[in-house]
Amino acid sequence: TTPCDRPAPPTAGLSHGQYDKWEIDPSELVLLEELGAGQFGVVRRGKWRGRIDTAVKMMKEGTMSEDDFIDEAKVMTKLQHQNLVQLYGVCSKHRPIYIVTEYMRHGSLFNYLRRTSPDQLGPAVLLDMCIQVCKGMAYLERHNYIHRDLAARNCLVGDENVVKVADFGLARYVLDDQYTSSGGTKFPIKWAPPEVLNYTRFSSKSDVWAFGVLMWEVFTCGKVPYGRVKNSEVAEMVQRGMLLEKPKGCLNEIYNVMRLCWRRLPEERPSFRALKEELAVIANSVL
Ligand SMILES: CS(=O)(=O)c1ccc(C(=O)Nc2cccc(-c3cn4ccnc4c(Nc4ccc(C(=O)N5CCOCC5)cc4)n3)c2)cc1
Repeated sequence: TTPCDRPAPPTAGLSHGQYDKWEIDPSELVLLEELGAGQFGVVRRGKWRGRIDTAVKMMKEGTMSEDDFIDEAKVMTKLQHQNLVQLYGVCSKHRPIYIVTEYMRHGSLFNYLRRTSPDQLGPAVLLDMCIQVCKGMAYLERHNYIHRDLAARNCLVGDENVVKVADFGLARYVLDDQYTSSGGTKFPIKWAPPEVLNYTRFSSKSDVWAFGVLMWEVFTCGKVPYGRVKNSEVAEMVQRGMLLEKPKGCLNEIYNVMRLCWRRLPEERPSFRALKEELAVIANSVL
């Protein structure tokens, strides 16, 4: 502290202005068309500082534990990889708070797979999409960061079939216990391994299980896993060791990788690092 008889140095207090690094000044954000609505409320496209395309999640009040999330945002802005949707920052000085991320022009991978004609999505393209998701997840694994809701709906597509993982770690801040508890109607049962169904024990190896289901979503061009079977039934089947069938036209080598991800014991599943190597070998040899 500056002794009271000496004026403060001229730079005091200017280093951050009134905004921390991960805090975005809403006056620098112009909100544009609505992109859709998610778990938390409306998502709109935005222009930041006049030129940067962004997606802005406007968090409906009461849907998320905001203070905990704002704390975590500092960490999330540091997670940077070409296959992760970059968190630019948050507007947390007003309500609802805004989560501002890089913009992905083609929307969710799930919708993209269902909307794009199969001849544009040959096996080489589908495998490359899985490899991109795997690279993003291997980066999170290296940083001991668990996604908790990896699925094609939570991956986004940019130009030239670029695919990035979105909303990593966000599930921890959802307040709706229909979503957070494994008995809830909105819990992603069809992407959950036995240890999550029974003990909600999340790990990078439970993300690997979900990645196997995401691979199945990709190679079926956006089918819903287990079709119209009810969540409670699926939990039963998964406990009994029943697995998703090989997608039509999917190479055995690729289906075998999905089955590695669905090993009952988490420690028997490969890491994302190992999966990345395995998928690269398949991409170079059979395709
Ligand atoms: C796992 S979780 O934490 O419960 C959770 C997961 C997801 C969400 C959530 O809000 N998701 C959500 C909902 C809507 C849009 C987003 C969303 C988020 N994004 C982040 C970066 N880019 C996007 C984006 N881009 C889109 C979306 C749709 C279109 C579109 O209209 N198209 C039609 C014409 O062809 C091109 C595509 C275009 C770009 N949409 C994200 C909220 C919470």
